[in-house]
Amino acid sequence: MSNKTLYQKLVDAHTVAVLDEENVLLFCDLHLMNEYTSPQAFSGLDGKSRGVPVPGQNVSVVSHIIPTHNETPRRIADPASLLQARNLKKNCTKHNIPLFDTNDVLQGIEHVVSPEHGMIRPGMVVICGDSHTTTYGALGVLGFGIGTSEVEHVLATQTLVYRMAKNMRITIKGLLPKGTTSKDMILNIISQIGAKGAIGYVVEFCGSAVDALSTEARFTICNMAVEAGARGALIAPDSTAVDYILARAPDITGNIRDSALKYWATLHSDSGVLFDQEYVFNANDMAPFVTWGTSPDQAIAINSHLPTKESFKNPADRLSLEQALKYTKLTDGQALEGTPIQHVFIGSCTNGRIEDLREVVATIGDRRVASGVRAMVVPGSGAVKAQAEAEGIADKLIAAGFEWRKPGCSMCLAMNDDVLTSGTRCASTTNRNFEGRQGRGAITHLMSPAMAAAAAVTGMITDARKLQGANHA
Ligand SMILES: CC(C)[C@H](C(=O)O)[C@@H](O)C(=O)O
Ligand code: SF4
Repeated sequence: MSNKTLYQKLVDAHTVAVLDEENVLLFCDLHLMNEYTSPQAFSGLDGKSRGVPVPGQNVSVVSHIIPTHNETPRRIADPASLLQARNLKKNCTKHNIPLFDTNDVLQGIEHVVSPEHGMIRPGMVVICGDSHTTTYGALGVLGFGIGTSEVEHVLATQTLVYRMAKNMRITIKGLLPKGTTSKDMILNIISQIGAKGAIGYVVEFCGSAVDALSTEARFTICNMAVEAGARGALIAPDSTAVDYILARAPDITGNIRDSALKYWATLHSDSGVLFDQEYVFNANDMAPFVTWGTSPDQAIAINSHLPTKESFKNPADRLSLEQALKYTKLTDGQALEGTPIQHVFIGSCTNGRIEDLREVVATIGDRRVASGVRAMVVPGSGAVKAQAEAEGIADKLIAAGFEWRKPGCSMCLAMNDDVLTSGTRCASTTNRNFEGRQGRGAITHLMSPAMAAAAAVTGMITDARKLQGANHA
């Protein structure tokens, strides 16, 4: 038997038929859907009078368009968004597909809801009409986003025509220094390999710095791998991942547990296997990272300076620097630290989990949101919200002047009413900083929850480690 990467093992285990040299027909264990990318797929099915043969292997979550204000019940005011939510409900009811609906207490962002209920297990193929499906790689799962026409194909057959990707391995040696998180790690990596650096690849992350991370911190890394263009992200499941699953999947007991553990132990790249591309980083050198531009790879360590025009030899690179800085209203060569912000957004499928919120509270200590700053916390799911309330996190945030809101994608992409006005500068725990992402003309700085918390209480981009050090003193 030849040596295989984890990626090859997962593809082989799900290949129903080899179609040609590049494509296979892949069986999908779980298909997630949202209100945004599913309507045409259901219409397509209806038009062909087709059904959904295995509805139980599909799950839907209202994620993107949902309002996050604190009214109960939640009402979607925008007619187009309301129609999307209603259509999702109608289609799921018709086809017996489980749905986390608008007023379900467990509703949230699809990528936060599904793992927390034990639906995502090592060795699975999980797909969704959403690019951040790569998140599940943190549990040794091949997760990736698909287009609407593919959503229809999966609904009808539970399979997908899949073009094989290449294998990349990113090893992160050492250990993250105190006050530096997995968000900083992935921003650092993307800044080095580029926003196109992983196009065509499934990236396996490994090394001592990854081993030391919690599952939630690993989700953040795999979530953002797509911002480097990756078609998937993987971390071989270890005891951290197994403990995470077993705590959330009460059905895995007895013989099933034994055989699951045995199978999961095979889910790693074989020693000596060759990757098409390899990178090695050292976490010891990493620091909190913040984006300065309009692409996730335009990021620097908080204690360094923006690149200068002269540092780019290539005219195209120089032009993209100039264009980004024109939009973000910054100057080349300047420091980011001390830049005033008017808004803070803490949430999203990248950093809207309970550990993220704990980090926010630990960073702010007894401080209050700075005057003139609006700071919103939008938990990733109803379960995260309930837990944060039970732990007293919500009360602390509210007392400090943060808005404590209901779950959803919210200002990560501003598809609901959480939209920034032009010129507003936002410290955000999300994953994309494209022009207009959080509102036309709004400026996004991607960073970790601790860094966003530090920005909230100081009113400017601040090295969170300075605050954390003071809290511990
Ligand atoms: C709306 C959806 C298709 C989109 C995605 O695919 O990622 C969104 O979730 C995003 O983060 O931009
Ligand atoms: S939280 Fe943001 S990145 Fe995640 S699914 Fe929603 S819009 Fe996409």
